[in-house]
Amino acid sequence: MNIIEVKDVVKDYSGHRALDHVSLNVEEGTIYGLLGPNGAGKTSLIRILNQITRPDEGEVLLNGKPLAPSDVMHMGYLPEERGLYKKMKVLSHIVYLGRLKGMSKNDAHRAAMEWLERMDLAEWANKKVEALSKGMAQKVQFIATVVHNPKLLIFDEPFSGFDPVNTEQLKKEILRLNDNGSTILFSTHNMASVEEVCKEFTLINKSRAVLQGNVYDIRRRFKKNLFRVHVAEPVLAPDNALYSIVSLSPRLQSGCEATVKLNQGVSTRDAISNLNGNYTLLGFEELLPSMNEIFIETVTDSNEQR
Ligand SMILES: Nc1ncnc2c1ncn2[C@@H]1O[C@H](COP(=O)(O)OP(=O)(O)OP(=O)(O)O)[C@@H](O)[C@H]1O
Repeated sequence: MNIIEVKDVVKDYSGHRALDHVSLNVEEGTIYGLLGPNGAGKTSLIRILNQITRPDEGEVLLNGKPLAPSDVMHMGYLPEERGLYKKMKVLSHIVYLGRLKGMSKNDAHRAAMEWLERMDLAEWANKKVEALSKGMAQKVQFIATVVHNPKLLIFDEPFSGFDPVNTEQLKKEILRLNDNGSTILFSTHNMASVEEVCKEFTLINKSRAVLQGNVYDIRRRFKKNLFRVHVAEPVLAPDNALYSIVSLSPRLQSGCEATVKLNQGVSTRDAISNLNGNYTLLGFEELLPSMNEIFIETVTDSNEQR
């Protein structure tokens, strides 16, 4: 069942069409990525989902029904522009925002403390927000978004401003929230995170949805027939009837490792059996394109077509 259905949505801002007949479905229980270059329209869509603005055309359904004001109580929204009250203490701030989402004081306090501990911020609970570093403040805002344990979480650029260690921590928490039953939709420029955590995605370019579907299926659809081959022998024969060598791994301790492109019509089975006949084959692995490569290829193609 779809928790969100975006149907043919159009959003205009004084002469600029930010969303041009965009449709997408987010299945309940999934992690969904919203991708696109700067200015593509991601935040415009997220703001419609959060009822900060309305579509000019089309509609958005939540659990099969048109969005209603009370729905925001069951959502958690991390906006792109972060904002906390600097003079408030960290714990009081999270409790205050949890209470606004209908939590009792005790529940909000307990959940806030659990989260602060999990995010390594417990010792900051009674410090003022203004004393936090930028990354710590971002973590606090993340906690404030999830503290009421909403069924639907919408994050706009959740990884922006985080160092690699905190990015990993955040990814882990997003996966844990999803395991515990929350559906998650987030916009990001971090393509590695899309490969690691998203099941499905929509790529928006210049206000239109230009690519959408399952991450793994789309990576397979864009595959270029590239394989990594590792043999024990010091050299691999250059281009032949089976493959052409795309690149060789430099300074390998033992053997030879190369990225090869199989020739048209050559099956994986043929390639493996031929390599096995001529070499001590240590490794043979298909290389799927990264989401980064797919993003660049799709955006470039779509810009050329318009
Ligand atoms: N309130 C507004 N008034 C006028 N134009 C707007 C408004 N909000 C967004 N836009 C315009 O709509 C377009 C889409 O903006 P949006 O913020 O949705 O993009 P985005 O995909 O989230 O970009 P980024 O990755 O840079 O955050 C941009 O050209 C932006 O300038």
